[in-house]
Amino acid sequence: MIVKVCGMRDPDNIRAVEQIGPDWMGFIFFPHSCRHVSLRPAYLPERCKRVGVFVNEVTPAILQKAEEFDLHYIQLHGTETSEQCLNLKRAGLGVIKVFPIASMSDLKSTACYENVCDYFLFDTACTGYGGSGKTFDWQVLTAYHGSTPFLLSGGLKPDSLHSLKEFHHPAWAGIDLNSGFEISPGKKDTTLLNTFIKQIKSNIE
Ligand SMILES: O=C(O)c1ccccc1NCC(=O)[C@H](O)[C@H](O)COP(=O)(O)O
Repeated sequence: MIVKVCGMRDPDNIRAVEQIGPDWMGFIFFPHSCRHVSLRPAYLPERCKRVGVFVNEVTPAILQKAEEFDLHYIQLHGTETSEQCLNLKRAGLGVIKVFPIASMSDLKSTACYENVCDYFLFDTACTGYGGSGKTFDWQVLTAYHGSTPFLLSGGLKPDSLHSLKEFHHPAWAGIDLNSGFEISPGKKDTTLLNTFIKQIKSNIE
């Protein structure tokens, strides 16, 4: 089970969260997010894969951030095309395409991104682009029959453990944690994360 902690920017908090052992850490490069990171923090995680989160950004700007932050994966939250995903893959980056989900019909658009993305991320449909703190009906994902593995996202919080243990899908690869574990935007509660990640790692493969 891949555990991603998203929306990090404070160097001490990055270091403390890294010690807990998430697999991936996300940095948000969308200027309108309250978790936006503009400058490279004084410390970047070495033991987690570094994920850059973008919304409708042009490829050269993404590649520049990828170099500056030494990113492993690019997570795309906007209306990015499959061609852009392919270009990023050809540049040697892993690609995660995000799909906002409200109903089964929202899964139809995944088809043209098969084979050009390493992962999909299914997030709650909201008026913004992410970090809504709201969950969606995971039952909708029974209609996903693609072969690209996905991360489950949107409104996960400490008491989501029970629901996650009940959730099953052959392509389910991980979870994405964000506002449900925050002290303030961009800063995570390490006590809550520590307990939750330990429980997840010992209960779900
Ligand atoms: O978190 C943001 O502010 C954000 C803004 C714009 C695009 C993406 C954003 N977050 C990226 C994520 O992957 C979040 O973890 C995901 O949307 C779930 O967030 P939450 O509902 O707070 O758990």
